[in-house]
Amino acid sequence: MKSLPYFCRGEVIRGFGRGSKELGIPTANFPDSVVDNLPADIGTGIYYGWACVGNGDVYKMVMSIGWNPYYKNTKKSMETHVIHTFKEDFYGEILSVVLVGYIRPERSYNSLEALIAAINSDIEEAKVTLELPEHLKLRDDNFFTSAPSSSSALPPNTASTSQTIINGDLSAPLAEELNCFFARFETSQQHHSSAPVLPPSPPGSCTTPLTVREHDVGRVLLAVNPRKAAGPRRSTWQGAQGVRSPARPHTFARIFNLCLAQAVIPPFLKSATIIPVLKKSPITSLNDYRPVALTPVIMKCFERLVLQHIKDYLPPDLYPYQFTYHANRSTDANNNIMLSIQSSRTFSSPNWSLSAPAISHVPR
Ligand SMILES: Cc1cc2nc3c(=O)[nH]c(=O)nc-3n(C[C@H](O)[C@H](O)[C@H](O)COP(=O)(O)O)c2cc1C
Ligand SMILES: Nc1ncnc2c1ncn2[C@@H]1O[C@H](COP(=O)(O)OP(=O)(O)O)[C@@H](O)[C@H]1O
Repeated sequence: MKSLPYFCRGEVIRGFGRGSKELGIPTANFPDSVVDNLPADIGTGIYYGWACVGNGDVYKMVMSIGWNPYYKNTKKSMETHVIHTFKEDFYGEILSVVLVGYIRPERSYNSLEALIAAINSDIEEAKVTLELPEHLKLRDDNFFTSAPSSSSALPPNTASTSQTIINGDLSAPLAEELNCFFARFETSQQHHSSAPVLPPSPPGSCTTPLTVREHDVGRVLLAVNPRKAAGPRRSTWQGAQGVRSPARPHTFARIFNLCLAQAVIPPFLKSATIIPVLKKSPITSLNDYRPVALTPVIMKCFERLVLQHIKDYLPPDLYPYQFTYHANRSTDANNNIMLSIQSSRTFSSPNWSLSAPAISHVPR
């Protein structure tokens, strides 16, 4: 979708009143003029992004664009659920949004409960995905700081369109400018990409772009021992444990593939909880503790998937004393080898190969 991220704003109008009452998920509706202005490549479906009411704070949001097949609407709508609890309704206010990414197509569900579950899963996906650094940048975009607070601040003929005003200059359509700015690399991506240029891979190395499959993500999620200490983001992990819900592996596969495609790991996946584990007692100083970093379980699952990929590409004749990526190599085995090498050197052998018998028991 070359028009993403897509910036637009308009007055919040009334819909059918089902969002709050039937679904428990209020959705602010845009007027036709905003809906009709959507670029052709932003099709119907569910999107995530950022939203701001008037000139308030910017929050994560999910948006449904289309005909709500469950309700068989006859008119296309753009409905935004802002992921925040507001004290009161904001009909008549200006809602500014940036659509950042696409989640899924609209579907007609068999029950209201299934529709609600799908929307809640979209919300969870948006919450996590929007933490990616390049998405966080859009939250801080000038577009939001220049938001008019009410429809009366917009000229009469643009009150409900994606037009906007910068410093009173009505001819400056900031939203459009931003849309063009972010779409500027779309036509010739390979020559003008903003991504860093990587050196060519050495001959014989793996050049297949790494992606993870939903099925494998599901398998790894299921394999995690829930009794093992979890690092930060325990709640994300507990959410992921509902893997019986088919949306979970799908959601995490999407997030992992996004990270791999962009070579970015969002900071929230890299944070760790440091636990001091006693090395020896009695405790005389802090040095008697070993700091153990517990990374988020979701990150461990991701690492496991990438590790499997790396292993698939290792040559069969990998140097036997290389420990990383070798099965059955523990820290103890590593220490034994180091000690063996050290002792054979102490007995003044300049030849490292002499230490080989001492380490021949290391499993391959
Ligand atoms: C994230 C999200 C996902 C949605 N997915 C669907 C969907 O798959 N099928 C559907 O019929 N409606 C979907 N909707 C639209 C809701 O049915 C709609 O917001 C609800 O009918 C409230 O409409 P109202 O604001 O006009 O009262 C979705 C809405 C949101 C916010
Ligand atoms: N978090 C929120 N996201 C979207 N709208 C909200 C939110 N909290 C309150 N609202 C209010 O609820 C309205 C949407 O409620 P809803 O029941 O879907 O009615 P409607 O069909 O009129 O849009 C919005 O127009 C807004 O004024």
